[in-house]
Amino acid sequence: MTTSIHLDPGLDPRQLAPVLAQFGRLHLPGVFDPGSAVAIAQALAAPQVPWIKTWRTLGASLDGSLEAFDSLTPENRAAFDAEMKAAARGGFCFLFDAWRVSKDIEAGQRRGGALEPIEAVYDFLNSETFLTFIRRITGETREIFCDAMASRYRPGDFLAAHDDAVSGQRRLWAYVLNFTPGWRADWGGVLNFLDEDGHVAEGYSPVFNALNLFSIPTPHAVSYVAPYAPSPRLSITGWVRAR
Ligand SMILES: O=C(O)CCC(=O)C(=O)O
Ligand SMILES: [Fe+2]
Repeated sequence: MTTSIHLDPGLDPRQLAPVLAQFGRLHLPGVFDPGSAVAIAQALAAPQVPWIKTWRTLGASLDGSLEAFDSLTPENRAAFDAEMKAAARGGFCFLFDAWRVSKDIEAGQRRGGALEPIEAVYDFLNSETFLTFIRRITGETREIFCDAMASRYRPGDFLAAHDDAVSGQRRLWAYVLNFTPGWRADWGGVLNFLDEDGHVAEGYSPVFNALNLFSIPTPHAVSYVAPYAPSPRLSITGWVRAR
């Protein structure tokens, strides 16, 4: 079965474009039809998702086996946590689970089955329907495409302040699609936008079936997920890029 994804037909690019132009960001709840959103959420929660752990402490960004990370000895985990604690006080650090969907698909690997709805999101994000929607709300005229990564933030996961600009990547806009039912902002995992004075200018809670879109560069961070968050924060995220 293939998942057919549709944007909410009530979304009007003519209303959204001026908001995006004014603020450089947009939060759109109810972006997909409810049936697709539920199918995507179920896929993200499925045990088949090939999550890896991705992190950055003092040095380069690193990927590793999730099983290995989750079964570190208490001594090795304590050493990792101590390194993160020292690094995250001032540096750009992060810790979360990832599946680099577009990397796999572009390399010819489609997994299908329980994961098909997630791969269908990648296809939808690169369909004329979605790219035209993006062009209409952003005014972008260049040829664009979207990459995609599934992300999962569990208690203790976070993404420190950064602005998404990476030379050579031609990232124009960042997008985040959230698929955790019933998330509460006080569990953490909030996408915070930071102003020049270091304040949180605005925070987007990962509302189920919402699209967050913002221009690059924009300083932002995902707040630390609290130990008492009862479920993981599940998203599909990436960048609208110029070819
Ligand atoms: O998950 C989010 O809300 C934002 C993720 C993000 O900023 C990133 O992956 O660069
Ligand atoms: Fe980011």
